[in-house]
Amino acid sequence: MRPSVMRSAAQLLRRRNYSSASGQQARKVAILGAAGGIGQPLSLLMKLNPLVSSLSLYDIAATPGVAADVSHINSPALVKGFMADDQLAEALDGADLVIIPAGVPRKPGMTRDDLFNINAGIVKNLCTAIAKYCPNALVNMISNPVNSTVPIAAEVFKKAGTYDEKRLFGVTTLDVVRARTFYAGKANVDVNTVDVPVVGGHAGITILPLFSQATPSTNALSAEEIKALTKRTQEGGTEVVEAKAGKGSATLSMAYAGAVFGDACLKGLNGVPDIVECSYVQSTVTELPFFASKVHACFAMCVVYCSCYLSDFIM
Ligand SMILES: NC(=O)C1=CN([C@@H]2O[C@H](COP(=O)(O)OP(=O)(O)OC[C@H]3O[C@@H](n4cnc5c(N)ncnc54)[C@H](O)[C@@H]3O)[C@@H](O)[C@H]2O)C=CC1
Ligand SMILES: O=C([O-])CC(=O)C(=O)O
Repeated sequence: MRPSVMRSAAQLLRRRNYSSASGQQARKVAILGAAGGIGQPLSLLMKLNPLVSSLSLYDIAATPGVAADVSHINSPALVKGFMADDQLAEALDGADLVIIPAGVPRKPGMTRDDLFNINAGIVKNLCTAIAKYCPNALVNMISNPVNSTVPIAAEVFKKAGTYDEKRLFGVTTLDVVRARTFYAGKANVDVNTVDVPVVGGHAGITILPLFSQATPSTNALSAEEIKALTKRTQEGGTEVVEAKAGKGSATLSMAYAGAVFGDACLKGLNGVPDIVECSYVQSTVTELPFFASKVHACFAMCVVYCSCYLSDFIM
């Protein structure tokens, strides 16, 4: 074979195998609820993530079509779709990261708590399977009400004997995404430079954007304007639910936020330093057992195996 042909084949292989090209290990990611309003664009975004080598798409409906569609994108992640209950084991087997947007969304007039009865059961069943088939995976919980689905997941994992509080995350990134966007617009600063920590929970007044800690800081905003920004961030979900007028809640911005948080988890797993995201996690920051705070992705070495996880409140 001509040397130039061999060189280009090696380059192609290196591009396909991100781990050998960059020193980063590529990972298996499973998305449960992959055919839904969030699941589909989230699957697309995770397919584009170079840290994903294998993308497992699971839903109780329509997954083959979504998987076939996403699989045609010319990025390295290998895509497989799973639908029936008996395919959940294979979907989860060996997953490093499981992202859960499975469940029903709100309609106008509902609170996130109104979703509890249906989504609690869905989350319970999916987490029971996670405990069985990929007990060491990081779990990103998107399904609402996050303030309740995360504690439910924790209880399921405790019962199964697999609970590790450093591996369970309620995804509150959309609150941060909104706070950044609204702040940048009001303060007239470049949104790419903005960060706003959002702590507390993921429902109404439990969403606490800390505009006092926003960067870049600005004196240009009045107390009244900060109050209005806070209210808009807290009611961002409802703003979308009402605008969609019965056709669901935030999907595209949530898929973006889920992809940002998923990427942070994959970077954390690969030991990338200085990765910080807000997330709803088990907490000792307040008297509440779970509380969204800044969470630091750190690399922890174990005697038996190497692992790393998001941990350490740095609020
Ligand atoms: N954490 C956050 O910031 C946000 C959370 N959400 C929540 O995300 C959830 C999903 O929202 P959408 O994607 O808009 O809903 P959707 O109804 O469009 O999609 C949900 C998907 O879950 C699937 N599903 C239902 N039961 C399942 C099971 N047992 N196993 C696997 N898949 C199952 C459905 O077939 C459907 O494809 C809702 O609970 C919503 O409230 C939505 C926006 C933001
Ligand atoms: O408001 C909802 O029901 C969906 C959600 O959590 C959000 O958009 O923040």
